Amino acid sequence: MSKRNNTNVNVAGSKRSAGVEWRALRWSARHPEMVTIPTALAAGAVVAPTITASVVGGVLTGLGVHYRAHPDTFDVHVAPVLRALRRRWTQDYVGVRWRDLCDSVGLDKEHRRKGIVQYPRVVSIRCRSQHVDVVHLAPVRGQSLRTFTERGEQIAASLRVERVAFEPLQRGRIAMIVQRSMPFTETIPAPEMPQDSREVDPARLYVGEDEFGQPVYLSLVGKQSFLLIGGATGSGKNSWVFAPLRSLAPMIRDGLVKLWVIDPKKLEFKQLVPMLGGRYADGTKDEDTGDTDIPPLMERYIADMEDTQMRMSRMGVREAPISKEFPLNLMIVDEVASLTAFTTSLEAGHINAFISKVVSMGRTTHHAMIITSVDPNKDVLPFRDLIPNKICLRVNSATQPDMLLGEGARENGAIADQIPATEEFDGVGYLKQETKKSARMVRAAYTSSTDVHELVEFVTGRPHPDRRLRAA
Ligand SMILES: Nc1ncnc2c1ncn2[C@@H]1O[C@H](COP(=O)(O)OP(=O)(O)OP(=O)(O)O)[C@@H](O)[C@H]1O
Repeated sequence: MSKRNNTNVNVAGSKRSAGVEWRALRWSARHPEMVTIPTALAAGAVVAPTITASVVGGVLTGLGVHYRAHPDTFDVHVAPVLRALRRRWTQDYVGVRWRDLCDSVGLDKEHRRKGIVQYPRVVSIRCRSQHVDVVHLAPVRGQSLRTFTERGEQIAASLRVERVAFEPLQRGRIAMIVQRSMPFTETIPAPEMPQDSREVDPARLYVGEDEFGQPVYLSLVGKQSFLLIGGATGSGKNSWVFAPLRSLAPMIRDGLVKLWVIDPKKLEFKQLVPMLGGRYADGTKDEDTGDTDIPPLMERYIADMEDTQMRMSRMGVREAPISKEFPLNLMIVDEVASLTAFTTSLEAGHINAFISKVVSMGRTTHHAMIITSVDPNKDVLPFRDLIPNKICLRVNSATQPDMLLGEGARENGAIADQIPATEEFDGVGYLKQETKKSARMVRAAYTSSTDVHELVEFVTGRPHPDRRLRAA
């Protein structure tokens, strides 16, 4: 029996499917641009060829000028639309090619009664960058999310892409996220340290690159003063913490930025101790009370914040520029989930209350925070929704990108659970900034131990003790 092709037709009722004219009408209603633009061009070419040629020429020239003159806005606003049109109508997702792909991986479904073959329908495509396509699909009746996830590897092989992931949408639809290629092929060197504090803008600290090859900047002032970094062990969380510190180096040296560090793992952040002026706690126990040094450091930080508030209110100011009198107090809380193990006098609730208090009150007094966590669950990070900027590095489950970056992040391409646990992907993740609509794929500049020692030496003006030890 010869089979007729159809894409996701209604299966109820008659043995016949809708007539070709109705199918054409339905297709036109779904893709009005594919009807109106060619029709207008054809009609224009017949009725007023000169005007039509001028309009087409004007549009192409305009695009060319935009492409050359404003690469940043072109790449973000125009290129994704053109790329999506190209992929939709000339490449992988166009009629016969899409059906061939579905046939080859078993996504076709035969409708016995009508004698037709049905395929999942491509509803829309977004191509934010050249590396990722987000394809919304309407599955054939009877196909579930599992039907697609089970064929992920085959689909990726057929499309010749790195990987494919799926995410359920409303009304039974499915988002197919296609990672075509990896934007980051090399390690990004550690940020240069500016020599002078006047060269540093704490609202624009260089930390790495994004999937468009553009520099990524983070702010640690005002509403943007808080950053949450989530990722599995070894995913590269530390480089996201060290990068802004190098960008802030002269301000730290000049007393305009004070660092506070809670380091329960007692590893990488210990290297910063010579430049912290005692604002460091790693869970060391007090011999008399048995309490660790972490709660007292939190209390000192809160006291500093409240003291700043008092001074500002006495001066009658609601805002004060960063200065030696009103420095930026940046607290780093490494691996927040493990802190409960170190607090005999403070329960987990107190740690969360501490962080929530700083996040809600710290912005006017320049009390900022960078928090890292391997576990993005709400019971570990109940304050996560209060934090404006979040980074999700490699994680272990498909539910975690949304937990960290907000609902809908994964269906928009943030497939952090699919980032391979290999060296080429260390420090790679998705950044969601409050000021941006969706998460971008990013990679941190890599700050090695040598770069950290260089930072400490720059700030203190003395050789780093670890280097002296190694030299001895
Ligand atoms: N931005 C980066 N670019 C290249 N490689 C990196 C980057 N960041 C980290 N790495 C590599 O990944 C390794 C693990 O990084 P890191 O210690 O920051 O991970 P982590 O997530 O903090 O792990 P843990 O939770 O165990 O502390 C580093 O030793 C380094 O080799």
